[in-house]
Amino acid sequence: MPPTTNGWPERFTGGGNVGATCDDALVLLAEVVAASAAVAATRARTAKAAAIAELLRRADPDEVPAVTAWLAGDPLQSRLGVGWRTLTRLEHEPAGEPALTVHAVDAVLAELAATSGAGSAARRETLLAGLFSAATGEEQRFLVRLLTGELRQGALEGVVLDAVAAAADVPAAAVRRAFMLSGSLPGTAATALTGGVAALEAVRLEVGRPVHPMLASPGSSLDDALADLGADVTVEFKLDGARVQVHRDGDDVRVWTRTLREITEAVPELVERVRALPCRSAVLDGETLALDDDGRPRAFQDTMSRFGAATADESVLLSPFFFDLLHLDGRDLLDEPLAARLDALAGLLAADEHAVLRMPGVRRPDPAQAAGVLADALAAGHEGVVVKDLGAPYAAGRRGRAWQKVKPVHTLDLVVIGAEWGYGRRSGKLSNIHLGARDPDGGEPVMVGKTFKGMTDELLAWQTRTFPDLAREQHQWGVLLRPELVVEIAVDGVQRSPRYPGGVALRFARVVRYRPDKTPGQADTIEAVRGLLASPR
Ligand SMILES: Nc1ncnc2c1ncn2[C@@H]1O[C@H](COP(=O)(O)OP(=O)(O)OP(=O)(O)O)[C@@H](O)[C@H]1O
Repeated sequence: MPPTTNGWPERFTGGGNVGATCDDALVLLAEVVAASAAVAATRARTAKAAAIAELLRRADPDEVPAVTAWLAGDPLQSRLGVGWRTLTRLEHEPAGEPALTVHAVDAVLAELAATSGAGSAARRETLLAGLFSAATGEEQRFLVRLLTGELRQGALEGVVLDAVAAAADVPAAAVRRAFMLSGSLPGTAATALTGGVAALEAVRLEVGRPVHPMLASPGSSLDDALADLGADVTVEFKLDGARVQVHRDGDDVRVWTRTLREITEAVPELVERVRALPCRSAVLDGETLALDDDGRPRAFQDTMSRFGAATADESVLLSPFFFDLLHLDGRDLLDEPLAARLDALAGLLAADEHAVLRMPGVRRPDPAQAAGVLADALAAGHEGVVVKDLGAPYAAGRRGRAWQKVKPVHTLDLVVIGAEWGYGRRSGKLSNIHLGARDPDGGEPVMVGKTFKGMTDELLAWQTRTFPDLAREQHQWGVLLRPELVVEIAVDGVQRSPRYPGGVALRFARVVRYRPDKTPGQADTIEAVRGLLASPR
């Protein structure tokens, strides 16, 4: 294919060889940029969704996956092999007129992702140069934010799903369900817009394709949770490890995290244990953590160290504790009540000679027994309990009342949005961190407080090393950060505050730990923070 004068093959732009007849039909990158700006310009969720829906109605089915992925903040390709520094340092004269099509940009991103081996750095540079010289200034800025992950706000997923429902004229619940079961936003969007409700309803759990895990909402106390859910509950230990979803199909066993990142290679001991179970196929949900010799949980960092590694670090062994079974030997259990799923799980694990572990818990306890489970969990070094409605189906991806977590300390998972240079003992260290709660409507995190409490010297050193790479603004006082890191904060409660934009401020916030297993889209919302106004401790 002949390169154009700027070294950019013609098929990558909306003009040239595309031909006049279908030219009009191609969605331009500029239209996605405009929709993204419209989404950012309003706080109203319905207006955000309407802006996206309008664009989706114009898009062809094969453009829908890229358009929806980008508006939710992600390229379609999981790894592009282009670093943040490279992208933010690109300087190319912007194009005068918007001509890049969605197809063209996606083709370049696909090529970037596929480029490896000798000469790949130079090839990537050429591809990026071509892409950025063909982009207008606004498009360049959008591309940098898309490729550096700065556009990614988990809450946008929900807005895009609403938009898909509106554009396809199908119920939002049908879109959401298909998304939770397929784990793929672009795939769900394409299904909705091409096949409608029937195609969405045909989406099923598939062994080998992870589903979004069901989540728990905070219960204010054990008594409240029991009063809310009644007697038909199970009270289980809440272990402080990492969520795992394990799929087995014959001898093939694969493992995913709660963000649906595959970690099969890093956790061979979990793979072995599930492969030894007496079944052909299964989808198990559970928590895994590292225990020390007397069975007490090791530090959370030890468990997480196994999740960051590309290959296994055999010095820290993980134990699985399964608490749900979504599929067994050809039978989907998702829509069965929890009681039936637990029976099936007990049957599967009881027959296992290798003692794969089950989450400790008591079904239908009286209040004293329930309090005993909580006391036992805490005495064994765990976080608390989860109270679960035995009649509830598995609501993939939902944080509902059917599972309620009860912990003696309030903790919030918040986004780190800035950090200040410390003074005194902390001088020269990025110390006081700015904490943001997630805006459920997809906006920027809402600042709710600051803290430097609970930080070890090691953590301060780590922040000082890591934050400059995440900085979006450098100031004399410190840095403003791209919203990428999630930190778990213990609080005594929250109070009303006119100083903070959300009207609430944390009381006695202290760092428990960073949460590399969570994305900003999974941080607690400003509503969850406001919810603590009612329950000061
Ligand atoms: N018995 C259990 N049943 C369900 N989840 C459990 C259980 N024990 C531990 N967990 C963990 O608790 C999480 C449920 O709490 P939640 O949905 O709020 O996630 P989380 O924000 O990671 O929790 P937290 O921040 O309180 O640790 C699950 O994702 C799982 O990782």
